Amino acid sequence: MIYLKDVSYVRLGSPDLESAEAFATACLGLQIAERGKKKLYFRSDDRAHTLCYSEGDAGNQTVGFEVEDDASLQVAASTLEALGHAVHAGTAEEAEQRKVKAFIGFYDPTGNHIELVVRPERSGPRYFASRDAGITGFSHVGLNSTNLLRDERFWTQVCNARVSDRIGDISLMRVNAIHHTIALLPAPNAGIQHINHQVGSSDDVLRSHYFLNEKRVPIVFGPGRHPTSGARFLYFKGPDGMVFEYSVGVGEIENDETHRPRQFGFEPASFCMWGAKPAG
Ligand SMILES: O=C/C=C/C(C(=O)O)=C(/O)C(=O)O
Ligand SMILES: [Fe+2]
Repeated sequence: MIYLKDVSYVRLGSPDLESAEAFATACLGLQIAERGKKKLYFRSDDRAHTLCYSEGDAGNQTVGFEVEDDASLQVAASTLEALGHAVHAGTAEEAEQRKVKAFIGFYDPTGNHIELVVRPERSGPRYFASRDAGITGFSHVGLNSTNLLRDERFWTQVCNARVSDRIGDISLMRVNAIHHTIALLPAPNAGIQHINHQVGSSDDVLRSHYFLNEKRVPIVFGPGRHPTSGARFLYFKGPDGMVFEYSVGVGEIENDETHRPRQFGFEPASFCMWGAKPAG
């Protein structure tokens, strides 16, 4: 079993780092942590970085998850290899680029590039962004899935994810007390479907709605409220078509042992209880 503790970071390729930096700082509200060689590191909480843009193809997308220690990483590597996944053992230089002690990389059954990391760095000074979006931290990712049932099995049976809720066969899965850290959404190919940052209050969600509209950032869904986690949300489009979400109030699962996934119908009201509809 692979024991995921939390999501750690997202790495995105972008052919235009200048636009990516402008969006991440002036629109999304992240703090630039470091400018590397053709790399930009951003903070959203007390971690040294939670998002890294590198110059390159926008199809290069990676999600990093934290595991407990080196022993857990070894178990993860052998578990994946036994199942036929090619596993890349990160070099010291690659680990340094990710600000982690060690990591491995592999592809999930859909083909999403995943990294498992040990000891991601924290940062002493607190996160302080130039735009006050009210971000309290990087919280979850939506992952494309070409086969929801197969991929739910991978994340819950090979890894320790537990299903909190389902909308049709879409699954919202937790790896700790937070309602979900991974959402699996149907898509024809691999990719990150959205990147979530939590904000402090509903005011922050609504304030950003006006702010982003003014900046001509395409709003793709919301403001609204998910009946699943209870979160108030806003989804909008960033560079290279990547969708970002702000949300507040994602609930926690009180009793991990006794919680049974709730089944919601695959219908608009299951995505937003206020009646918001996705754009387009
Ligand atoms: O697809 C439904 C989305 C649900 C939630 C939620 O319950 O908070 C998300 O954040 C999400 O997966 O985007
Ligand atoms: Fe989300």
